[in-house]
Amino acid sequence: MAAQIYSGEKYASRRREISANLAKRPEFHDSKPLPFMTREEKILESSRKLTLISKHMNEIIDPSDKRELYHLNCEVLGIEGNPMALHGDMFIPALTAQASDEQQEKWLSRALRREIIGTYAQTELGHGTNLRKLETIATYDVDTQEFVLHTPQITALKWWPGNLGKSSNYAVVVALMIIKGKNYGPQTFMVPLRDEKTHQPLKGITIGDIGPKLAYNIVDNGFLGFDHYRIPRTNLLMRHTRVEPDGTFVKPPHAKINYSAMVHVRSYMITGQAIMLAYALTIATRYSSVRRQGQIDTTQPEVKVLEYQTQQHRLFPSIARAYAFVFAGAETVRLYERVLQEVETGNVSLMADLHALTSGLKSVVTHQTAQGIEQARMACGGHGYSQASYISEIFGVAVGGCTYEGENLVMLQQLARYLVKSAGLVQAGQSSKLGPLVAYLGAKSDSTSLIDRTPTPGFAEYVKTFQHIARKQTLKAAQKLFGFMEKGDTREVAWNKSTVELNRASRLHTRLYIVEAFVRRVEEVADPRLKEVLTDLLRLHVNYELLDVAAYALEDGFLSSSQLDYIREQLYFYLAKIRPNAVSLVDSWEFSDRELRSVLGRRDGNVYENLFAWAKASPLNKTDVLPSVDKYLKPLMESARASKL
Ligand SMILES: CCCCCCCCCCCCCCCCC/C=C/C(=O)SCCNC(=O)CCNC(=O)[C@H](O)C(C)(C)COP(=O)(O)OP(=O)(O)OC[C@H]1O[C@@H](n2cnc3c(N)ncnc32)[C@H](O)[C@@H]1OP(=O)(O)O
Ligand SMILES: Cc1cc2nc3c(=O)[nH]c(=O)nc-3n(C[C@H](O)[C@H](O)[C@H](O)COP(=O)(O)OP(=O)(O)OC[C@H]3O[C@@H](n4cnc5c(N)ncnc54)[C@H](O)[C@@H]3O)c2cc1C
Repeated sequence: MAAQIYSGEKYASRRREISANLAKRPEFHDSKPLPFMTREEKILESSRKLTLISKHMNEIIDPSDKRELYHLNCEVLGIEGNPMALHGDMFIPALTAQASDEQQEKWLSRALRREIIGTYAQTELGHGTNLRKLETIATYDVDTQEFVLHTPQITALKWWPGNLGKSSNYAVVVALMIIKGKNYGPQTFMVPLRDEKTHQPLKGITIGDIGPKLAYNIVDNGFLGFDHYRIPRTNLLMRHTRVEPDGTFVKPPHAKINYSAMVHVRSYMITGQAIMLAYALTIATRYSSVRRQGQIDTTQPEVKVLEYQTQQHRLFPSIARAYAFVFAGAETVRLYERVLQEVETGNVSLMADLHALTSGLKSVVTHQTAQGIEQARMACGGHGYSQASYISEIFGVAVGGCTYEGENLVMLQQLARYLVKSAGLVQAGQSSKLGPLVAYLGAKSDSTSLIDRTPTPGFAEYVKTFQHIARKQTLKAAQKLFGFMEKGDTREVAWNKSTVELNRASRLHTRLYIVEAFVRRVEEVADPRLKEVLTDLLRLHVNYELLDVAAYALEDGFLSSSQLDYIREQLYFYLAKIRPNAVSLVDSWEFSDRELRSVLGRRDGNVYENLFAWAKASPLNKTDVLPSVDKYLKPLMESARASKL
């Protein structure tokens, strides 16, 4: 099963080898539980381990393999980030996609050797979403052939870039490019920030950390201001866009090619989110198979809480989602890599499809992941609330994905633009022009679903029902938009009056895609034992998801209320059928205890012994009497006693 999850036996077994290698190297392990450390201690600890990784990486992994590096980082550094997180996640991808060969020779090679540390500085105090209104300006000075970076007011300060605050000495900075008074929109520049020897900020740079956050606190998200700071013309990233010495602007082959680092993260983060969801579910499912509370048969001992249908309903649909997301994530990464290669040859035709797909997936997957993690936490009762479970940290890190790389409700609208265009083609009788991801919009719906009438409920009927729902909502939302425009609203005003419905269409389209990706993967599985278990999980998935969106199919009679009952019964059937495999389904992700960092979710299942040992190790228990008691509580009680006398 691990080979299914990790798209092949080769990587699944490499993960095992890497974990086994690390198990023998205590210097790579957390020196104490992360929840017992201050932020400063965590950053120090993470930097220590990062240095070890840099020194010994070649002995443990093939550093050119992204997946091996990712696993090494998960084991050693963990999810709370590290001082070079953005270096790998965005700085290197931005240089790879946007720097010219000559620039790559100069900077990318140094970045890969870790001679310099970089980040991606785009968001500002006043603007994150609306990139066209960023306020940092890069004005071209023809005389000196330099760009002058400037922060004209406080809202123009860069704000949020990860590892900008304290760690990075370079950044890919996004600024509005002005040449001879003309605004050429957001462009990307390679900018030195700190002296390479002293790490002191360079003259003209104001820089620092933005303070603690909900989670992800090992990362020093930062602020950055420029005071008429000069960089050479050749620091504009020039793989696709160019500015000649005389200020002539050479347009890129696609207007949004500069957004590639964001598309990179959106493509990869689907897998990252699936893994975080699987972390939380591993912890909650293992714990639920140890925790006994209450009885189902009063003549029998207390049961494991995993026997309760409510607990199964709380956890198993999310287990199915984690599988669905990791399968969809693998497809997305393949598409991204293909588009990256095609862009190299000047073919930008798939950029819009990739952008639409990743915008929708990023939004739906992060939202459902956060919901699933929070349910996993609650499924652990009181112990889920303790940091010993580590689920609160997993939630805090994962939920950040709802905001970063484009706020979810905004990114759903990007997909909606694509869907509306497609709906326009359908309306104009040009369905043959629809791309493969939206071809179903042009198909004709059956009048009712046959979900309960096919002898062995196959997935085709479910897919058809999801298609019906997504098609109906897309055409309806587009119609609403067109209707407002026909009545005289501008497109922007009409759009704003239709966005709740448009975003619903985007979610339904994306959920259909996820179901289809799950079906595609299960169809490929050759081993009959695995196929059976994955088919059960897929059946649970389609029934749970369909029930969640059934209102759309009920309102036009596509589904009847008796079909709804059928779907519910199928759901309950598969909850019970999956129960014996539940622990194996989470164990198949093969997370080591070191990677999980959860006292509650350890493989040995010795929950109570482990919790007691953890509590005793808490910093507060180092002494029996805290200074706060000596200083305040004892005098308080003493004065209360004295006043009584
Ligand atoms: C297999 C490997 C195993 C390992 C895997 C595991 C890896 C896990 C890794 C996980 C990594 C996690 C990293 C965490 C780090 C977090 C760091 C966070 C960083 C950041 O947040 S960086 C800042 C991100 N900021 C944003 O995302 C801003 C959001 N805003 C925008 O993107 C844009 O402003 C916009 C898209 C909303 C609007 O842009 P704009 O105004 O310019 O455009 P319009 O709305 O007018 O649209 C015009 C047309 O352009 C198209 N468009 C827009 N963007 C793109 C694009 N990127 N590509 C193609 N086309 C694009 C629109 O669709 C419009 O087209 P139309 O035809 O006119 O409709
Ligand atoms: C953990 C974390 C790490 C980050 N790392 C980086 C980084 O490394 N580099 C970097 O540059 N940035 C980074 N960011 C910033 C991040 O990319 C932005 O916060 C994000 O893009 C959202 O933009 P915003 O904060 O301006 O939100 P806003 O756009 O101000 O959103 C506020 C609200 O307004 C709504 N809204 C905004 N515009 C519209 C619209 N057009 N239509 C409808 N509703 C709208 C949103 O839906 C939301 O409800 C990070 C953020 C986080 C949380």
